[in-house]
Order: sequence, then C-alpha cells, then structure tokens
Amino acid sequence: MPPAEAQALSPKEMRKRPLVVMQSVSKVFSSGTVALSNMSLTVESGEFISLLGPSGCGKSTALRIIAGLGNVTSGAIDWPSSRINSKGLPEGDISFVFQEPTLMPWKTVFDNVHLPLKLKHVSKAAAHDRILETLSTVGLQDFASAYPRELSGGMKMRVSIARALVTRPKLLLMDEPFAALDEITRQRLNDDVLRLWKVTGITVIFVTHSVFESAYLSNRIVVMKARPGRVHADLPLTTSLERDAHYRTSEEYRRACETVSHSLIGAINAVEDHR
Ligand SMILES: Nc1ncnc2c1ncn2[C@@H]1O[C@H](COP(=O)(O)OP(=O)(O)OP(=O)(O)O)[C@@H](O)[C@H]1O
Repeated sequence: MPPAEAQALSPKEMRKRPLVVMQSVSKVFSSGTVALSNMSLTVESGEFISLLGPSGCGKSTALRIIAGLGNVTSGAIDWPSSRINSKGLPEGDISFVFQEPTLMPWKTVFDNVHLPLKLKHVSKAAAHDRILETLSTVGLQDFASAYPRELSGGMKMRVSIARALVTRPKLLLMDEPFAALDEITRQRLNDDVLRLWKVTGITVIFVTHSVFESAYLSNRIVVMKARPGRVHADLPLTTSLERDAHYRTSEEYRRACETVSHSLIGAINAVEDHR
C-alpha cells in the first residue's frame, strides 16, 4: 500500500491490517552472496512466528532487514498497519534480542535495562517504575542493583529480554536467543517468552535452528529453503493444549515436531534437487 494511502487510514482501520509484509525481498551482499531471493511473508499483529531453516539460509538477514538494520536489494518491506517515520520505519518500537545478551558489564541490571529509554532521553527517575515493572515480568525484580558478572547465563538473557521490552515495542525480533544456553534454562526461558507474549499481545518473530523449540513456541512456523533463502513452507500450529510441561510430552506436540521435521527435510532436499 502506498505510504500516503496508509497515512489516511483511521487507527482502527490500520490495526486490522498486517503488521509487516515482506514483498519479494531479495538480498545480495557486496561479496556477491545471494542471501535472500524473492522472499515474501505477511505477519499479522499478535502472531508468534518461528523462522526455521538450514544454517546460512538467510534467517538472520531476513530479521535484520525487517528491523531496518539492512537494506533490501530488491522488493520491499511494508508496514500496512503503522505510520512510517522519517527513517522508513514504523512509529512505535521494534526490539531485537540477539544470541549474546550484550550487556554493559560496568553497569547494573537496572542501568542496562534503562539504556533504550536513556537513548530516548528518558531519565532514570522517570523510567524507574517502568524498569522495575519490566524486571519483574522476567523474574529479576530482586536483581536491579546486581552487575552482569553476578548473573547466570539465563539471567543475563532475561536482562536482555527486559531491555528489549522496556520500550513496550510492537514487534520483538529474536535471533536464536537461547541457542547458547543449557536445555533446562532454555525450556524455562521458552516458558517466560510465551507468558510475556500472552500477557503483552506483542508480535514475535523468533529465529531458531530447533524444530522442538519452534513447535513449542509458535502459532506459525515458516520453514526456509537453503541459500538463497525463501519460504519453503508456512505451517500454522494451533493446539487446544496449554503449552507447558504436559504439552512437551503430549502426542499433539510429537506430531507437530514430526510435521515440522518433515518440512525441514523437504527444504534441505529441495536444494539438493536444485543442484
Ligand atoms: N554482512 C554480510 N556480508 C556478506 N555475506 C553475509 C553477510 N551476512 C550474512 N552473509 C551471508 O548470507 C548468508 C545468509 O546468512 P544469515 O546469517 O542470514 O543466515 P542464517 O540462516 O541466519 O544462518 P545461521 O542459521 O547459520 O545463523 C550466508 O551465506 C552468510 O554467509
């Protein structure tokens, strides 16, 4: 939709539209690597989408382009339900959580979470209640004055998530956030993220290599073909069950994992045929 048309819509009309649309996006790096080729994806508000695919298929590239951290070579990223700012990005925040928590070691947990608000010139005093509230949503209310060196890997990742959520973004982009953590911590953080998603209504796009993680978290899994990346399969994942410890051992979860696994194998074989 042309930007001028989008700007003319009422807030109610805008909310009914998809949050973000990738339209035939291709990305060729200056090295000549074709990372994405005609990738199209429509993300509705409130979805929890996992991007899954073989290593190097362009998952991170797609996420970075959505975040405005890289340009498209051809195609477009549209934000049909948002007003666009001068940088071509939607008004309202987009937050990014990387695999590494990337905390400032010389700053307390409180100050680390304050950072995105500080960059918007919100003082510590003005941000105080919101920071503590956000720390509380990730279970770290008692660690506001701790330093990163005093925290476990899982706690550092919780701080990173709190830092991403403190601006109350409309879209949370997560790039293999739990890949470096042990299985138990990873499962706990999966539950935390699911709870936050339900409570806040935020839209999440989550990059993972793990079939199991994607099938546990998402209401939709987008399986990508190997480089050049594009969509191989778009799998809705509805379940009547609560996603909790019981779900992990349920027949429904096993079947979901099987479906996703088959699709991933199909994506890998599609490349072999192509060669
Ligand atoms: N800045 C860059 N310059 C040149 N090539 C790049 C750059 N970033 C990524 N690539 C290449 O683009 C392709 C896609 O990379 P990307 O990191 O998006 O894949 P991925 O699916 O996220 O990989 P992984 O699952 O291993 O993290 C890869 O071949 C990678 O080497």
